[in-house]
Amino acid sequence: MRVVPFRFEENTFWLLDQRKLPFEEVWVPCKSAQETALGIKEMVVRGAPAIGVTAAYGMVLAHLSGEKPAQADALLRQSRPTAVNLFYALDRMKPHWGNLEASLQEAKAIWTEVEATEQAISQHGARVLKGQVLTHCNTGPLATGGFGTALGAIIEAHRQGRVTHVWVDETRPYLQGARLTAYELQKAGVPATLITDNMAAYQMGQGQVDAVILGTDRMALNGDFANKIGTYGLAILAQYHGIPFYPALPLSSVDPRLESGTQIPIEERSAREVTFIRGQPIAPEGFPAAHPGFDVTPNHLITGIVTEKGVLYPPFDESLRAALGIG
Ligand SMILES: CSC[C@H]1O[C@H](OP(=O)(O)O)[C@H](O)[C@@H]1O
Repeated sequence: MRVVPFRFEENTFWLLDQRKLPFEEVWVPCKSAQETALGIKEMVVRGAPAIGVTAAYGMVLAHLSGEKPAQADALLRQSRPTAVNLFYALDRMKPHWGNLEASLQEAKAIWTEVEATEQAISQHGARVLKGQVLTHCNTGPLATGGFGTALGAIIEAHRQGRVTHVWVDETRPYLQGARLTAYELQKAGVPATLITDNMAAYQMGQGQVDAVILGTDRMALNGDFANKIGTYGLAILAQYHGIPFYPALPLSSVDPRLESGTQIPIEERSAREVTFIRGQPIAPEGFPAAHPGFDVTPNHLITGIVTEKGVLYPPFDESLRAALGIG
């Protein structure tokens, strides 16, 4: 059964509070762009495509709540910096400022496209997966509002009998893997085992990993990409062990303004998300903690890029441009 992270009802955009999953299913109402921006910033909803859909409906709510579109747009753009889907969605909403009905139709289109592209991503991705697969963070329906990207491919590959087992990185510090990917794979009936992030190398060394597939928050035109912190290390481990390594993404997650990943903004989140787990301290009070939310993986560590137009192979600056239809 597919989990849906949000719904639009009675002029309210309801967010399934992902901070409380898998232990409680709590819905948070958003009635304005301001409330929506806060929901994104505080990761009530998270995941690159899901953030884009949510921002689009935030602009619909701006029209319903009487907020000025320009101010609503600015608030939403400031909510989180790395996932390009948020900016892609807001750019698509801009021509409809002042027109509620057109804004609603565009937001619905953005959500519908997420579902359509992810069916294709899942099919293309399933073809390159087999045996035991390792994944990082959460890239299922909770992260997208559709079928998922990397996790969509994993679930489809299991349905086809290709994937037999999944290693789920817990993904410190926010634990998207332990809390959300485990929750989604359990609902999907896919055999999986939770590991701490520092166990990935061991499992690879034991020959227990046949492929790595994970998500993308922003990709440059040469294939360098930003994803959840820990991705870069997994890419190096996969290359060392000769294991295929695949980022999965809709082409709307490619930033055509960027020639390489050096310019991708990396979100810094609060140290408290590192020094506390579910409100309990795990370090001396006030001890400093770093919390870059993402890292950038260079294109030479990628085996293939799983998109709705197929799996792209090097040279990525050519195959990505061809897939995007740009020179
Ligand atoms: C389907 S891409 C999901 C992508 O977003 C996650 O980040 P966050 O949970 O902080 O929004 C992570 O990077 C995933 O790969």
